[in-house]
Amino acid sequence: MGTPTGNAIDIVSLTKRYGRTVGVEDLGISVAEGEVFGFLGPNGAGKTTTMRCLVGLLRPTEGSVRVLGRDPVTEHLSLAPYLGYLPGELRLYPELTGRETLRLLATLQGAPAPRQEELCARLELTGADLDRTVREYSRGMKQKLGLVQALQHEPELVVLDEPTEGLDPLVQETFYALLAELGRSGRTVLLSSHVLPEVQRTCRRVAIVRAGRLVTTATVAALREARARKVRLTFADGLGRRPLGAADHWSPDWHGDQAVLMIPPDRTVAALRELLALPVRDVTVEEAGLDEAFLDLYRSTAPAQEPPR
Ligand SMILES: Nc1ncnc2c1ncn2[C@@H]1O[C@H](COP(=O)(O)OP(=O)(O)OP(=O)(O)O)[C@@H](O)[C@H]1O
Repeated sequence: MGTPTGNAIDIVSLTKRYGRTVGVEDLGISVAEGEVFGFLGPNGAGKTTTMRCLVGLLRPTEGSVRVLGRDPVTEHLSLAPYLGYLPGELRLYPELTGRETLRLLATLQGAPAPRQEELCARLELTGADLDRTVREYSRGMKQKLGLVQALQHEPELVVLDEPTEGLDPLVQETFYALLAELGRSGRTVLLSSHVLPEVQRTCRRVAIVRAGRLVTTATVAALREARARKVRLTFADGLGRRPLGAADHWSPDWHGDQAVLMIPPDRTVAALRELLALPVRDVTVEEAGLDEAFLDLYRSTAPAQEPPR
């Protein structure tokens, strides 16, 4: 379904308030068709609120949301066949069997469910499981059912709110494979998560929100590159802690003859030039991990600038 902007999602100045509580404020995010896009932020940041606006379950207080070129609230029915949604808290009818649940949700999606059987098999929901009532399901089984319904009708856009919650590691691997296939087949995916390696592995670009506001939108690679370098120097003269000249500005952490410094990327080369004039026996330079990058963004109080791409 080609859209005029080429974007599957266009969120412009979105504000959603719940009475006096702010869910999100002045949020702007665009996701291109065919992107697998990560949505990150601490608890209460506004991820679920945004996703519920995208699937038409919440009406924006201000601003606009377009999904596959349509308004998800007023064009909900015509959008349903093209949209897959896994809510963070899946509410199912406990008295229905798994099979009846999938059938009901396919009816609401207004589309055939050509992938239902294959997805159940891959996520290890057996025929016997599908004949049991949802009341008897474990948390992981409910989550698998949620994933099957979100993907069973081959939607153009899939919105997944913390999709791996409750899944065991083997099923998580199957989920990652499914996600990679969706990306290769040109589908668009918006995925919220607290699991940073999950995002690093599956998404090229991410948006980070905090307290209802956008902190940054960036590629995973740029977030990493913008982070400090971890420089580890080993001296061999048994002197231990010593002055490091200008590099003392980076507050070295000393362990015997070893100093560890976190240096911003644009200062690393100059700092190394000076440091390597000292009697250094060994040096290693590492990129700070993505998890360190995210923790930093989570913690900092001022909204960060978009790092260079
Ligand atoms: N139905 C509601 N009524 C009132 N306030 C709400 C409601 N839903 C969410 N909020 C508030 O909106 C803010 C954003 O919540 P939201 O659930 O969107 O965050 P989130 O990023 O999905 O968090 P989490 O990672 O914990 O799931 C929070 O302050 C929350 O308390």
